[in-house]
Amino acid sequence: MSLLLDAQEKWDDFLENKITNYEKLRSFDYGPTNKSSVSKLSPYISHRVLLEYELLEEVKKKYRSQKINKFVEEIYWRIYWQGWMENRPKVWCNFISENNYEYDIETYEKAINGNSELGFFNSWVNELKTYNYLHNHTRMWFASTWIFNLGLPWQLGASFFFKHLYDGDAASNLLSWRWVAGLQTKGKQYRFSSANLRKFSNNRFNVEKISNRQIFLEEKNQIPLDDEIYKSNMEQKSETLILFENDLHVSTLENTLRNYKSVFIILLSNDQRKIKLSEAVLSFKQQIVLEFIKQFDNVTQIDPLKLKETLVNIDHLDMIYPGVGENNDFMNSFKKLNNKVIFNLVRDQDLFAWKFAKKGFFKFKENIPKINQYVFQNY
Ligand SMILES: Cc1cc2nc3c(=O)[nH]c(=O)nc-3n(C[C@H](O)[C@H](O)[C@H](O)COP(=O)(O)OP(=O)(O)OC[C@H]3O[C@@H](n4cnc5c(N)ncnc54)[C@H](O)[C@@H]3O)c2cc1C
Repeated sequence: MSLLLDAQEKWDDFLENKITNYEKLRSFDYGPTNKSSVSKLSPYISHRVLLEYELLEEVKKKYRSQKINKFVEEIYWRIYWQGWMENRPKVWCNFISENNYEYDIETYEKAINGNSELGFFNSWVNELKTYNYLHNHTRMWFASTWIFNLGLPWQLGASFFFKHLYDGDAASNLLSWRWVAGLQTKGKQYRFSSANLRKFSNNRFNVEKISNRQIFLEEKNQIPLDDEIYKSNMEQKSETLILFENDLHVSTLENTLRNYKSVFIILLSNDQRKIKLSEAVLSFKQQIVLEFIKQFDNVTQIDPLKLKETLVNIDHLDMIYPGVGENNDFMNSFKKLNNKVIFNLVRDQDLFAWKFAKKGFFKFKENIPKINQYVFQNY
């Protein structure tokens, strides 16, 4: 099955048949084989096979009812997290460079192998490894159990998610873990009750009590605001373009890509990653990359190890900006080591929306009408 086709079919079906029940059902996780309460589009949205702004535009065209507002808001959560991370990239730098956590190794090993003393938690571990996906509510329960019951560092939990999720994404993953831990909204931790677990798992997990430890995490240092990204735009400055697997939206990149003499797409292997991904996640990424390449005649995949050799005579490059994360880190060190000038190409809609994501989501939400207006004008 083609993944690009699957993405489109899943979206069409969701838009036609499921979106109006989303608000009512979205908090329920009916189990790994029944995810009818949510869209399951995240593997595609996180690789921008489906583009947030296009989804919003299609929803707006089709529905006037208030019933779709919750879905629209969830798409905006993703945009908000991306923007928040772009405004404070130091959060990622700290995460990727820290490694001296104190924790009980046996508890950790048991947790990641699905052998902890908590049956419900073990079943989520197995579900994550088998399906490379978890429902949002289950991710919240998972992270809360990891931090407050098992007493493990949130950073290791986020890395475990990266390894196994098809939709693993620097901003949404890291910032959601921080949100559960009480770091994102200062002092506000996410803890859940057995009644909440019972109800929203549709009675699949019936435990008497959820025990938690008294754990209070604090930011070690102030996280500074950064506005470097706002110097970017989408203007072509070179004849060579680099892109990565996490921004593959064919129809909005089509015109841009055709103007370049050569376009290279890079998929990092585990050798170039600080956080190693599972085979399943790497194969998923490889498949969408191959399908994307087939749509163009000037795009080739390039082995990251051969980048230096391929670009030996090229000093100035454009890059579809892959966002804060491993891909960007890889290019930053390549650029420094090889003395290249790289121009980030960032979509106007992203730049417009991200600047409202400097504080909490509710401040951001007040600006959604403004962002909508901007996005829809430019479509
Ligand atoms: C601890 C934790 C880790 C997470 N890690 C990731 C991650 O690595 N990548 C990722 O894409 N999402 C992550 N999320 C957010 C959310 O859980 C997933 O986006 C969602 O479960 C994907 O399933 P879906 O497509 O069926 O979602 P739906 O409920 O159908 O939502 C539609 C789309 O809206 C966006 N969305 C929905 N909820 C959120 C949210 N809370 N935050 C950001 N975007 C949202 C996603 O793009 C999603 O595909 C995480 C949440 C938690 C609590």
